[in-house]
Amino acid sequence: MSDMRLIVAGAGGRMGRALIRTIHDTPGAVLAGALEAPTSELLGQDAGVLAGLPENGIKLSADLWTLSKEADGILDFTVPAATIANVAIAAQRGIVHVIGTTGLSASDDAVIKSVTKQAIVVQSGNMSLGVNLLAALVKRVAQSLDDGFDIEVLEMHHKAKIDAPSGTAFMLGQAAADGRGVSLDTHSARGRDGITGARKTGDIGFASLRGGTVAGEHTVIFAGPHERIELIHKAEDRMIFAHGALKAAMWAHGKPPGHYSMADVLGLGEK
Ligand SMILES: NC(=O)C1=CN([C@@H]2O[C@H](COP(=O)(O)OP(=O)(O)OC[C@H]3O[C@@H](n4cnc5c(N)ncnc54)[C@H](OP(=O)(O)O)[C@@H]3O)[C@@H](O)[C@H]2O)C=CC1
Ligand SMILES: O=C(O)C1=N[C@H](C(=O)O)C[C@H](O)C1
Repeated sequence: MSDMRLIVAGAGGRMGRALIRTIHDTPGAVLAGALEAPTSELLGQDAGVLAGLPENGIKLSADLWTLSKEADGILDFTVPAATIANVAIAAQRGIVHVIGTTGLSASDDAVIKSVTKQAIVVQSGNMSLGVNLLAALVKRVAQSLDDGFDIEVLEMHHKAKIDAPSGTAFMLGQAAADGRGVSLDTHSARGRDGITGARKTGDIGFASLRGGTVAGEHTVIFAGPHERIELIHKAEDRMIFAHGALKAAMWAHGKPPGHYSMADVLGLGEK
């Protein structure tokens, strides 16, 4: 198969630059375009230079329709409004759309699902191997314990992160809810502050910390009577997410339309 031609959306962002470096280092992948916001001061700059690589002649552009004419996929780590705009174009072009953007609303997710009859989407709040394995472990532990064990999801990220709780925290909360056989929508407790009353039995709690340069840390706590189990993942470098995203794109290349997860990519699905 010829090289997979990939567009990086949010090319000037933290993940965008990591993705450009990862594509540069990966045989079988080639950077076909670099997308940025129409308001970005980086438009016209060289994507290679921005990512700390030699000049590669790919200039940052805000025109996905034109860029995607010569592409096989788009790696999208941006903001919800941009991702939703990109979904329609990727679907029309029939190219792979890897979505890492978090902070999407339920209606954003419905839009994404609605295009997957004709679009090839891989979406995950966390593209790392470790977190996807952790999610499988959380589900397994939640299946084994009853609601005498209180489940809390704690996350910490760098101070520039704009959404909370993290996409990963929701993913882990969902895994816990699946393990328990309950709906996360009706069994979650978020943003405790003030006289909250006692903890409701069966709730899955979320708490977020922000500071410094933390790439991403997640702890799922199962707190029972006189004992506690904690499952922890610590991302030491955001390159783990970039490697996962590129793996997802190359895995999805040539797959039938559908809505895929990193568990599909990594073969961690139900056995
Ligand atoms: N699923 C996963 O594994 C991971 C997900 N993420 C998620 O990815 C997202 C991005 O994270 P991060 O890179 O740290 O954030 P950044 O803010 O560093 O990057 C986002 C980039 O998207 C750009 N952007 C905004 N609007 C558009 C648009 N319309 N078209 C193209 N680009 C646009 C921003 O430009 P400007 O600054 O000019 O607005 C910015 O350069 C977040 O939602 C984060 O949670 C992050 C890491 C891993
Ligand atoms: O914004 C980040 O940085 C990250 N976002 C994702 C999330 O919201 O979970 C994944 C990772 O934790 C880093």
